[in-house]
Amino acid sequence: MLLAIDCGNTNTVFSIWDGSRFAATWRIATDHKRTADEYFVWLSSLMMLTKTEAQITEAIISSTVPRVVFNLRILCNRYFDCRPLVVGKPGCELPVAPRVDQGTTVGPDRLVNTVAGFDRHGGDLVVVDFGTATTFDVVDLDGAYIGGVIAPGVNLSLEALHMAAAALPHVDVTRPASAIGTNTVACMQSGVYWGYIGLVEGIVRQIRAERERPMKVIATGGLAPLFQQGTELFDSVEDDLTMHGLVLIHRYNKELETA
Ligand SMILES: Nc1ncnc2c1ncn2[C@@H]1O[C@H](COP(=O)(O)OP(=O)(O)O)[C@@H](O)[C@H]1O
Ligand SMILES: CC(C)(COP(=O)(O)O)[C@@H](O)C(=O)NCCC(=O)O
Ligand SMILES: [K+]
Repeated sequence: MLLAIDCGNTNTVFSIWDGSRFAATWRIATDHKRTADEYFVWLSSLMMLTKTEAQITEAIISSTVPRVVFNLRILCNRYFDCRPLVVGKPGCELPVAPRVDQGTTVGPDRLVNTVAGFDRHGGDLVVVDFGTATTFDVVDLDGAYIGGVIAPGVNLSLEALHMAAAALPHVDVTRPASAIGTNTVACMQSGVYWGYIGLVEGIVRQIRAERERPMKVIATGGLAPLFQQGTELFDSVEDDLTMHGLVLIHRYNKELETA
């Protein structure tokens, strides 16, 4: 079975792919200090507690945090006796190469989202990922990542308000009942929620205008369902998009190996 690991700046998600479906998906806070042994204790406890029978023989990693890859590689080598594919690193091929400025390193999560989005929807696509940062990945007709947008993440924006202004508390993002807030928390939530709706709609409008063609918009990431409630923009919201992309990239590399 395949262990697919999607490490973002906030959370790291582990999924077990049994060849036809995800047998389990577990999430842990990203921490570069976590050792391979710690990951294994956590993973094997969850497997036992949820009675997940899995013989992991292969692994693939996408990580937006370079430092964590070291210990994730050790986890795969030591406990699953395999060498993981690492997206963006030598030995891990993509079906279609990105077309960006020379020397640019595209976030592996964005490459993976591109592959997954293209597989499900074809080209001329925008993938919006509400992660630590909010990213927009533009996928060309042939499935190439051709660039996009990086905006500050939703929680990051709220945190920045709290950090910079003495009288602003820490608040969680939610969809406020109205745009006009009648207390501090409601005002902040409105600013971030409706501000973000405006940001996403405005950026997609601009991308479509630059491309001069219709483009589907797919949303993913922890906060995507919340923002779907405030806009008609998304053709679909898919929380398993990155995991789906990891499975596809793994399969693609296996096929190359045996070809
Ligand atoms: N269901 C949820 N409700 C509220 N916040 C969430 C939820 N899931 C994730 N988040 C928050 O959304 C942000 C992005 O999370 P995530 O998609 O896991 O980011 P990353 O992939 O960058 O690690 C984080 O700040 C996280 O705490
Ligand atoms: C933009 C990101 C920080 C988003 O990461 P995430 O929010 O998923 O943790 C990540 O994709 C990244 O580090 N990108 C490198 C620069 C680029 O993609 O152009
Ligand atoms: K992500």
